[in-house]
Amino acid sequence: MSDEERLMDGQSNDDEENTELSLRPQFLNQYIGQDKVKSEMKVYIQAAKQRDEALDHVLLYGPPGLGKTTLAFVITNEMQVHLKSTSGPAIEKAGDLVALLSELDPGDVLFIDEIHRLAKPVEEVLYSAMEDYYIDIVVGEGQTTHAVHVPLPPFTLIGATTRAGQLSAPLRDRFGIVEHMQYYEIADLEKIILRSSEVFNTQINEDAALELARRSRGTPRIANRLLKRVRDFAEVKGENSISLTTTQHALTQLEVDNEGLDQTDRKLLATMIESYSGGPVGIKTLAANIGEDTDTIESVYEPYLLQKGFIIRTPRGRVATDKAYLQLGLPPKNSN
Ligand SMILES: Nc1ncnc2c1ncn2[C@@H]1O[C@H](COP(=O)(O)OP(=O)(O)OP(=O)(O)O)[C@@H](O)[C@H]1O
Ligand SMILES: [Mg+2]
Repeated sequence: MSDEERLMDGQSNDDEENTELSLRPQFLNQYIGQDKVKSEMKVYIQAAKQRDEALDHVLLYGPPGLGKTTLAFVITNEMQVHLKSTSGPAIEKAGDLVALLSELDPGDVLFIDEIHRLAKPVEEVLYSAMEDYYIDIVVGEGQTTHAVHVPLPPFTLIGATTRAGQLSAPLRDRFGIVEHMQYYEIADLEKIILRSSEVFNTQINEDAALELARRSRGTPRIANRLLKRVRDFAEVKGENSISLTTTQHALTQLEVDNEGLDQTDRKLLATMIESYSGGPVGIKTLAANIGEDTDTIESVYEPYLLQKGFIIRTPRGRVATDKAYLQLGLPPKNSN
């Protein structure tokens, strides 16, 4: 995968982890956008605090880079508890889960990122832990095998996933609170960009911030990433404050178009149009054609193209809309 592709895929890279710490809002009132999620969480948090109970388990799902991890930390701060963080693939066996859970104080949060990737035996142990705060595990081998009943402190599981559809029904049903993270409004992205530029100690003109917001694919992580690249261009030019012209120039260099589509988005649309006359075409066929895996297309690329109306889903596959033809500078064929 080239750098340009990675620039827009919303997934984080190691390089970003450090700056993300300072960019991350700490409390709900600093968390920009996602108004529905925020106002619901505010109520649940306040109610749990008033009852002096652990917050119900929370499932956060949506495309990468929309602030799921950030929100898990914000919820923890608002509840005034501690957070222990892990990920689905990191928990190899039931014993690992027991170790994690037994370190928690009452009310603490266990955050499991990529929760759709939990091993089945681990997931099954999680059921009783979530529902009744205990775990039964089998220890020893052969003759000495015996079951141990481990009571747990009341805790909150926060699970995050880009693939809610891959969660089993029994696991999904054990989350009392399920929140779907949405792509951000341009105005919210603009606020995020202005806030981040303060953190970076950089000035950006208002029209430049708006342009960046428009082209950030509705995703804060991408907004922050593009801001850093645009800042490089501005610094090399010797600008005190990032200008609109520099922003446009930088984004053109980075092959991010006026709708925030990147090379992969455009390749996907072009393949649908040029090789399958606009569709319908199946997701697997598309994936094979552009050399991406089906999962990435479904969780990273497609949601944005659907939301922006470049493609639609039909029972027979994906279809490119007139808007897609126009975006690629082609005469529209459909009448949809
Ligand atoms: N509401 C927000 N306000 C300000 N900044 C935000 C907001 N949401 C996310 N960010 C910023 O966007 C970046 C990505 O957020 P985060 O890591 O929480 O996304 P994520 O949904 O967990 O992504 P992934 O699915 O890849 O784990 C962070 O740098 C964070 O500071
Ligand atoms: Mg995350």
